[in-house]
Amino acid sequence: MMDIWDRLQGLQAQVAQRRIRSLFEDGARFDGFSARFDGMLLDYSKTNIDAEIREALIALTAQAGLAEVREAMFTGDKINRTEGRAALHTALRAPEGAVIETGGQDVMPGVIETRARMARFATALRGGAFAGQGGRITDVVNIGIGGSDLGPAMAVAALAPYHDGPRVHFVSNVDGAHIHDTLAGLDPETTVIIVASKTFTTIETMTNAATARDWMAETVADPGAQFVALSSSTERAAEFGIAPERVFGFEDWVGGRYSVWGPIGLSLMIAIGPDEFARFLDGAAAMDAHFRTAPESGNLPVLLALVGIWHRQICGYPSRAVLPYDQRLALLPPYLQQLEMESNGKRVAIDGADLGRVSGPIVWGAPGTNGQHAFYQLLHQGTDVVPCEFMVAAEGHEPHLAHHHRLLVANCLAQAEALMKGRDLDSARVMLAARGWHGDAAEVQARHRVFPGNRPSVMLAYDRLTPRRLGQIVALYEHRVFVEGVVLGINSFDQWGVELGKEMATALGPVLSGEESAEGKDGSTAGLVDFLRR
Ligand SMILES: O=P(O)(O)OC[C@H]1O[C@](O)(CO)[C@@H](O)[C@@H]1O
Repeated sequence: MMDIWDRLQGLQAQVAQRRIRSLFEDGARFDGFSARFDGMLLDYSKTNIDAEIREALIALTAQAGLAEVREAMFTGDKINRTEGRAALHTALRAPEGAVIETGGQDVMPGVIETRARMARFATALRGGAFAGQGGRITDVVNIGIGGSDLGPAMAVAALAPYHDGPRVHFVSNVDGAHIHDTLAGLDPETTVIIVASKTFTTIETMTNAATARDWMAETVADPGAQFVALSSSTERAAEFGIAPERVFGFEDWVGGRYSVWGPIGLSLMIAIGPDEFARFLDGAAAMDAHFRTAPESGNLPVLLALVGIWHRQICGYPSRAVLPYDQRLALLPPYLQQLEMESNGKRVAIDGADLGRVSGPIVWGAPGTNGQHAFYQLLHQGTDVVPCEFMVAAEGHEPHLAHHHRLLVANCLAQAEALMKGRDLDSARVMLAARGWHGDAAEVQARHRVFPGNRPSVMLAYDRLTPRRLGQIVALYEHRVFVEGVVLGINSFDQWGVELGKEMATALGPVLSGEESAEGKDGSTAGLVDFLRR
């Protein structure tokens, strides 16, 4: 029997010249190639995937044993084999009463207890019962990086209409400019610093945390009393001087980029309150249940993953653009960059063998309509095809600005339509002739106005960006990455590729300070050290 990958490659060759637009001659195309869940709709009809291709893609998931690996993940098997850990972020949003075991132990009592402690602390801080040495807390600064920053920062920005707590700020970069500029406007006596680090060893976070402590110590008698730690290493948090009642721990089965649902989400909980945070978790839990039980053909994470596999591994498109027409999702593209590229940017399969095909795509993007006035030129007329993932809400949170929202939605739909339909040379000629252009000059001008079209996109539409919907969207993407990883045979839960640069940075510190010579460094690095030191 023919290998499914080969079959898909053959199908791709057959349809390579087909216009996506022609698929709509079938009036049922939209209904047949879109799927709904709760208040969400995933439309993938503007891709070149047809029923035969979809069936072959679904066969890939069966071949990879998706159903079994999915159950293994949800039930606490140590599927992160290179680190010997489970991947149980789904437990962090599981409802009370659930029983989820790993290593023979039910993790849920601990999860529920920590959730309740977080809620008590957030309520006290928001209500003033927990105060700073200068009174009620006005500002909270989350110091973390990667998964200890991107998730909460993205969610806090996304849910701005639900904020009714103190102002929340995020510091991630070791560049002193970041902490300097953030602390500049704050009052140490009414500020809480959250040190968010799974390992509590990350050099950027530890450096920023020490700087924040020094800043606070200049005016506050007991700076430690206004520090909170979120970490898997409660011992290291204690060594830093943070009292146990303000340390919120989590287990090593929560990967950094999957951690917003637990203690790492404390800044979000402080911003929107425990009730709305619970809705955020409920949304994700609903997506978990959908992912676990819905048949492949209507399963949003599976479908989104299969579209991704089709475009990256079969069609060979190197990147994927995430284009939320939702300003409050401005931080979703960087969040997804970590989620997808740290998870599936790998060259070996789970057993250490060469992957044998290309790894996950480069993920990038920015909100529309801004991107339209910047990089969409390349999306429409560049020589690379970039599959686009649009997102848009039916309504915003500003009913008095409904005309803005209509324009936003119109632009989103129009871009997807334009990418698919394009404009041929004849249409460009006719358009120019109507504007009075004729002859050779018109011909040259016409060529510049041709849009090849046939550029695929998917659209994720939803009713409104509520905490519940955001939870669903983020969980949808988490599971999409998981499915892509399973189909590719990748361990999506480790990140060894971040190690080498960290080691070299540590070794370069003393070279830059002059304590050690640059001997042994390559000529370029040595030359740069010399230039930067002068
Ligand atoms: O939460 P920590 O342990 O400070 O790690 C921060 C980030 O650093 C990484 O380990 C990559 O360097 C990420 O996976 C992680 O989210």
